[in-house]
Amino acid sequence: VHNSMEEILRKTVAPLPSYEMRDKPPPPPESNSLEFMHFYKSLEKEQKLDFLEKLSHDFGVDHRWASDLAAKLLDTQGRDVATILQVEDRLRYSLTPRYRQLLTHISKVQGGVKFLVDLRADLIEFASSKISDSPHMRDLNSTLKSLLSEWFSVGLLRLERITWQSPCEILQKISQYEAVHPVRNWTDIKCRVGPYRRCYAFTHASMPGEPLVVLHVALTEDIANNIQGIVREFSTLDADEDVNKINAAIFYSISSTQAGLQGVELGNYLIKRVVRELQSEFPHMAQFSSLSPIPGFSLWLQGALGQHKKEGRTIELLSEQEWREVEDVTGAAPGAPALEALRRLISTSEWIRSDRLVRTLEPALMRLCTWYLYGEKRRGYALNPVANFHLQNGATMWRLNWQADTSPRGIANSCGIMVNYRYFLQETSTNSAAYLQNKVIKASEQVLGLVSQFQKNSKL
Ligand SMILES: CC(C)(COP(=O)(O)OP(=O)(O)O)[C@@H](O)C(=O)NCCC(N)=O
Repeated sequence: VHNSMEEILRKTVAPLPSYEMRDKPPPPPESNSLEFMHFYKSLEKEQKLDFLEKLSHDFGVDHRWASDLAAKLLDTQGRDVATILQVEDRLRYSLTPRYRQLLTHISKVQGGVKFLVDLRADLIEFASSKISDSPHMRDLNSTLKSLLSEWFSVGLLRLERITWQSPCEILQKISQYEAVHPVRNWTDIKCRVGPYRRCYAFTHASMPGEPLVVLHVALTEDIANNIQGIVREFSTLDADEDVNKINAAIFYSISSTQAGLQGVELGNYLIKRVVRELQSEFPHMAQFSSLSPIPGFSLWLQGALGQHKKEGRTIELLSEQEWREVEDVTGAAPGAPALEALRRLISTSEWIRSDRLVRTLEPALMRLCTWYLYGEKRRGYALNPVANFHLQNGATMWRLNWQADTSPRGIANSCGIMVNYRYFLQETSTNSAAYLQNKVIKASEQVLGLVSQFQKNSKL
């Protein structure tokens, strides 16, 4: 296979035309692209890795050529600006990886864009599983990502509303792709596209019938604080919508379907596009918010409890009073490890069945969950991926909701707590810039209050 890999690459990855010929390259036979695609699809996963490493390493930038031109550019400093621009343009051209043309040619053949989206999904998989982190592969990934970002820019995407009248194959795909609140049966999906609901997707002409990212919206009187009322409510199945009952749009699920389009920010664009769509349908609508899960909170809490036990700093997580109440309710003998009792309760979700425990734990868990969302960071950004996504979009961390998701999954993942990331339309661009550049999280009074309560506790 190896020599045929070399053969295929030499044959299908045409050399970069000379600078003079750069705008008039003879188009290679379409068969080159088709042969490349066919060959790649025929490879096993590990052969694909090998093939892409060869492609990225041997058919990338001609480093020698680029460095010669960089030296030449240094020599022209002080010359007239026209000469400098000329040499800069030559240098810019010399930094074009040889394989870039192949990618643009492939995008022009039938199914070529989808092929490249899936190829990037392979690159992302290889990079994330640390199988290969060669700089050449990173270069190939970023070249491909920048091409995909151009081809999938908002202006070229089509907004589709999915309704009960949409083709079965689309409804079936929407059901399959739903990653946040799984669709169990036809009644479920009928509810999600029925009255007081909207379901939108972006599609692209190069991938017909394929929803690229899907957003589910609930139309409510005010900002929802509970998910069961949205995904388990069937009373509205055949009702007509009463506009007077619609003041808010709740984004309760969003999923991108193409791994290869990661980083192209389709979800952010879809939310903003849907807001505009809803404003034109409901001109009086002024409240736009997510109702988001908090995946990872329970795990983080277990870790924090374990950590504090080791360092004997349990007081920071619960106040004296709260620990005493936990001891009372769990029957843990005074001084005995109430912390162990609490850890077991959290990991088995048993506490949810005892009203007394629910009441006892509410202030502590709400405070800890707020700190997990607002205070826990990764490289300065919110540790929780859903928080990071909405904060990048410029949303405000607006309200935590107790007992918002009482499903077993909701209790196990985040002790039943959910959060509203609110989109104040005039503020999103400012908030987004502040977050991305200075890692500042825009939060409401409720959130900041809970954060300062947590911080007071940990200063004890
Ligand atoms: C949340 C999503 C839709 C964001 O996608 P997108 O806007 O394209 O961001 P990115 O992948 O371009 O960084 C995506 O990360 C996703 O599908 N996540 C899994 C489901 C979820 N909602 O957490």
